[in-house]
Amino acid sequence: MDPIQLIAPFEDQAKVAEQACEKLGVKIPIHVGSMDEAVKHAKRAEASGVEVLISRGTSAWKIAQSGVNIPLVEIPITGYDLLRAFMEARQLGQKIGIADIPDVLHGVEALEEIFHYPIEKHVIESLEDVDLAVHRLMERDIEVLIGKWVYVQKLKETPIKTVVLSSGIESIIQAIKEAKNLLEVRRKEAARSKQIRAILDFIADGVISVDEQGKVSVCNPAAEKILNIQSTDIVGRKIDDILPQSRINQVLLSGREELNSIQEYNGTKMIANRIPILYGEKVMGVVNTFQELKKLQQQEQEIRKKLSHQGHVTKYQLDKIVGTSPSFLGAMEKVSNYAKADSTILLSGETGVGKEVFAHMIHNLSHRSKGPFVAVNCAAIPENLLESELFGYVEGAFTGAKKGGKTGLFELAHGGTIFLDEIGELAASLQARLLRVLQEEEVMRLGDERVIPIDIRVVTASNRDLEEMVEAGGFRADLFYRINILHIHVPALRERKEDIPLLCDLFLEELEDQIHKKICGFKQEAMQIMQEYHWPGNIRQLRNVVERAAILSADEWIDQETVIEAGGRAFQSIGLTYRPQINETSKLEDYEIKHILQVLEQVGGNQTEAAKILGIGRTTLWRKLNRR
Ligand SMILES: Nc1ncnc2c1ncn2[C@@H]1O[C@H](COP(=O)(O)OP(=O)(O)OP(=O)(O)O)[C@@H](O)[C@H]1O
Repeated sequence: MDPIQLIAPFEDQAKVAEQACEKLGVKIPIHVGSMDEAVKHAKRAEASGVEVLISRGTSAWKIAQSGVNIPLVEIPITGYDLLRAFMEARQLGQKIGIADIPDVLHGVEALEEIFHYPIEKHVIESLEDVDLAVHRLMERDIEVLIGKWVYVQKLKETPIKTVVLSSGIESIIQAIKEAKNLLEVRRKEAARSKQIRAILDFIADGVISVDEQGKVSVCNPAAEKILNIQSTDIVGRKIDDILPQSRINQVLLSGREELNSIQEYNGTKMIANRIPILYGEKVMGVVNTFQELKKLQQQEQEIRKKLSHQGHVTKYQLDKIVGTSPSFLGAMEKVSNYAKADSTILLSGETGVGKEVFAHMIHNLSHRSKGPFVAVNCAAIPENLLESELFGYVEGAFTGAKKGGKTGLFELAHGGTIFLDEIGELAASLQARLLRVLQEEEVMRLGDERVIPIDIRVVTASNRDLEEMVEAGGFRADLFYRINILHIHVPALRERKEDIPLLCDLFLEELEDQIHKKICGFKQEAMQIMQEYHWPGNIRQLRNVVERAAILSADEWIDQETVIEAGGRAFQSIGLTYRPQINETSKLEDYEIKHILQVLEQVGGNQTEAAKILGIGRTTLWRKLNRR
């Protein structure tokens, strides 16, 4: 289908139009028809999808009034056209009259001035005036009438001569060019509005916009769904009659945007933005976008979940946590009981006993195990940094704040567990903020006014006596009660020495790949020293000693000497006081060992000296000591 068509009121005009097309090198279908005939052509063109029509004069008027909804370019009457008609009319008679629309008659005035030649004029305001106009001009005894083709037809039976005011080729060329521009602009506009429509149709946000009178101009499918309304029911109606609580009218009046405001509709909470459309100072309308709060929270949760897979996950496997001592098993029982609940848990115990390991276990055994696990050591991060790490911030919150802001660790833990280690080290100001987070279950980023609801389980740990700190005024009592709803004491290693062999085996196994060496275990005497030691650094210290001993050991079985060397000075005194159990049934061997020990005592534990006195080598001395 040709997108542009031309309707000429009479044959001659159609011929000129053909010449114009030829000159421009374009192909435009040309129909001939005046007035009602022209309207028929226009309607047919509309039905077949024509995008721009070109017509002229009264036919163009008729088409415009007929309700045909295609843009129409009118072929103008130019000064040349008027001049041509005037010159022709002068050949035909003296008294010339013209009837046309005001614009054309302005041109006639210019002609009169240039040629000092009066012309009878009659203004035509509407099509109904045509008969009257012709009649009036006849009353003025004109000899020649210049007029549109339809007027001229009316004088066919009279002695008055006529000249048809037609458009010349240049006017038609001008109209064709204009039609082509219009087509291009309209196509671009159609593509743009299709794009905008697609955005509006597929965007998850509800969008309602109003014009400067507060009448709804757009209501997208998401808005229909969220508000349970039909756009056809509301477009064109005043927003205040439909959503009086929306504050759109207020923004229309003030011209000031309102962002992230919470609004309720039919019991559903929504986050809304209302943005005025400004043209200079004038408010031309308002765009209101909104989202259901619940959906927004779900999306945030999804994002947080994704982030949680980028590092905030538990690192301990449950089978790598060992212990069979009653005190360890007692604490473990509490872990499995408490994990199911959602209450805060305080883990107490000396440094290195495995509090963090317990926190991981609590998370893994809870219904939050698929969510993130975020561990924060409150003592390791300076106070001012800790605040922004925990709560996050918005762009520009302080000098040096990252562009785009930063998500806080509380937010990152949403749907999971946050482990606050060394909670006793938390500064007073942060203790207050933490208490608020626990009570309100929401956080506010630094520099922001927006409250972000969070769903987290808080597990804290401390190796300091928090109760004592509360009494001394170093820790808030209300916070202490809030974090101490459930309490698990992780026993010190010296209280569960029977777990040491198990732990040593586990660590040796873990170390194998790291040190590229196969170590089978500890000789009995070596293990006895390990169990005799009081382990102030607990499991962390034990792990370090095992690692050192494994590296130092020349044998597959770690002996007592190596353990003493690995343990350092504290272990040497144990080595000295160590007495192998003497088996009552053994005889010569028992005496031998007794004698060796006596000599060792005399020389203050110096094994080389003792070996010299006994007349044996150092290795033999150790073999005898390590013999069962
Ligand atoms: N039951 C266990 N089985 C195996 N390894 C353990 C166990 N408990 C603790 N560990 C190991 O001991 C080391 C110290 O544990 P963790 O860091 O949890 O101690 P902590 O009590 O949190 O210490 P701190 O108070 O200094 O933060 C870790 O390497 C951990 O893997």
